[in-house]
Amino acid sequence: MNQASSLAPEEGVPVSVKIRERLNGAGRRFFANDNIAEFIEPGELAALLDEVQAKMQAVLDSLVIDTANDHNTQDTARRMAKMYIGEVFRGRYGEAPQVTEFPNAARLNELLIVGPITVRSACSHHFCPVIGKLWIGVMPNEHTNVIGLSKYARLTDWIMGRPQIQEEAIVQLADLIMEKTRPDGLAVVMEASHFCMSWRGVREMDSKMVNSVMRGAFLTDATLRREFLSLIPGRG
Ligand SMILES: Nc1nc2c(ncn2[C@@H]2O[C@H](COP(=O)(O)OP(=O)(O)OP(=O)(O)O)[C@@H](O)[C@H]2O)c(=O)[nH]1
Repeated sequence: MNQASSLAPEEGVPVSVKIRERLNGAGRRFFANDNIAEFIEPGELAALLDEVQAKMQAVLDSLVIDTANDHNTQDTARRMAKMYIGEVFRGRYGEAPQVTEFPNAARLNELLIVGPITVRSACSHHFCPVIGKLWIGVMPNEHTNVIGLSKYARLTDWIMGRPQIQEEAIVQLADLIMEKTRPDGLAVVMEASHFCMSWRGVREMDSKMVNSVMRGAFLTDATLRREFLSLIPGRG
């Protein structure tokens, strides 16, 4: 029996194809800013890393870079694969952070603000860095789950660790915090520099994008909204 005929049918199929088949089978979206962790089986991330490395090497070859002899770029394909899968786009491939929720025993119903939380992301269009900060305001009610302060930063990191556009990133984050804590109101303000606008393209160095999402009480109560915005220290 030759080697090819001894392989199981799925062997030799790129792992990205297997993962995509599962996603399609489940009717799940897999846009750049979607998390796909639940469709990746144990051990497959290592295979995905090898697959991406090979494709990155092909890109470097097409860029006519002599990676065989250039000591600086010899391992660049591997580094890029590790950076995308294990670091900067970890929010696509990794599980959501564990968030311990506590009952609101003291029936807290006062405004809480956390920030600035560092934003590290990349734009979906050019994969250029998006670096900034954000502030989160929560108006709890007696049924709101209390979560540890650090969890706001962990949830932010998970959402931002994907190719994003700022408008969608902030909505994804707001949806996630609403789902975890069920507050009366939620406000998120984000301010970020987009390197696709400074390093390349229009090469505008100082402009930033600021956007906000207001939910519940922050939408209906102008006084609360003003209080939140006035309490964000040193924005800009
Ligand atoms: N709305 C929005 N636009 C973004 C964001 N990040 C980057 N962009 C912009 O998205 C656009 C990218 O699409 P194109 O216009 O097709 O790209 P391009 O031809 O390389 O454009 P230039 O950047 O103008 O050279 C650029 O204008 C970026 O500045 C974001 O978070 N939100």
